[in-house]
Amino acid sequence: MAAGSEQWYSDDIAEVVVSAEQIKEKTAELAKQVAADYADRGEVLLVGVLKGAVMFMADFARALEHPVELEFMAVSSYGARATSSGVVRIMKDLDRDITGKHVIVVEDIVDSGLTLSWLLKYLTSRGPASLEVVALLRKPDAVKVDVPVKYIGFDIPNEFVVGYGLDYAERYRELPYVGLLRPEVYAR
Ligand SMILES: O=P(O)(O)OC[C@H]1O[C@H](OP(=O)(O)OP(=O)(O)O)[C@H](O)[C@@H]1O
Ligand code: HPA
Ligand SMILES: [Mg+2]
Repeated sequence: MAAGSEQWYSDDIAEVVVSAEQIKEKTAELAKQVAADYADRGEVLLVGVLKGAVMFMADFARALEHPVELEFMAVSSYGARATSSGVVRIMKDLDRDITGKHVIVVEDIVDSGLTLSWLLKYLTSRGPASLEVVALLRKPDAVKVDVPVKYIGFDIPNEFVVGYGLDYAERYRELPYVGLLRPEVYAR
């Protein structure tokens, strides 16, 4: 029987796109790759993009066998809608200077790429020593702006997904997997 959030939401999810087990395995794999690449670079500053990246940030930081500092930014381009408005608003800025730091942006998903494209320009202007991105999910067929993402977990179909940090109107973030939302749910 389904437990916890899965029980609440089971009628709203059409199918599981990436399972909790797959997320765990991939997170360990990405962490290993990043730790190897940054082995000679000292401390890394992870910048998590709230709110969507919160689950991935927590799991990725713990899987990474390398010292990190954690920072968060909150930007919003989706609001309560299922498509990007294209307008990125800063809801919460960095708390401190990132000049000379090795920065890795942690994102849950690259969809149109608009959020990340804007964010990378913004962070570059702050003078980090290096800047890369790790994203758990990417929708290759939805990309409107090409953004250089060095570390990618899964390429997924161009459909609206929820879970593991991803929401629809602030719901479903706590699901342990990434699932396809039934289109009827948008109509409610
Ligand atoms: O590539 P894009 O089309 O720009 O979409 C990706 C962004 O959209 C979502 O954030 P959202 O604006 O929904 O805020 P949230 O993380 O608080 O849900 C997601 O978490 C990414 O940050
Ligand atoms: O497919 C998605 N689901 C939830 N939030 C999102 N933000 C961009 N794409 C998505
Ligand atoms: Mg959202």
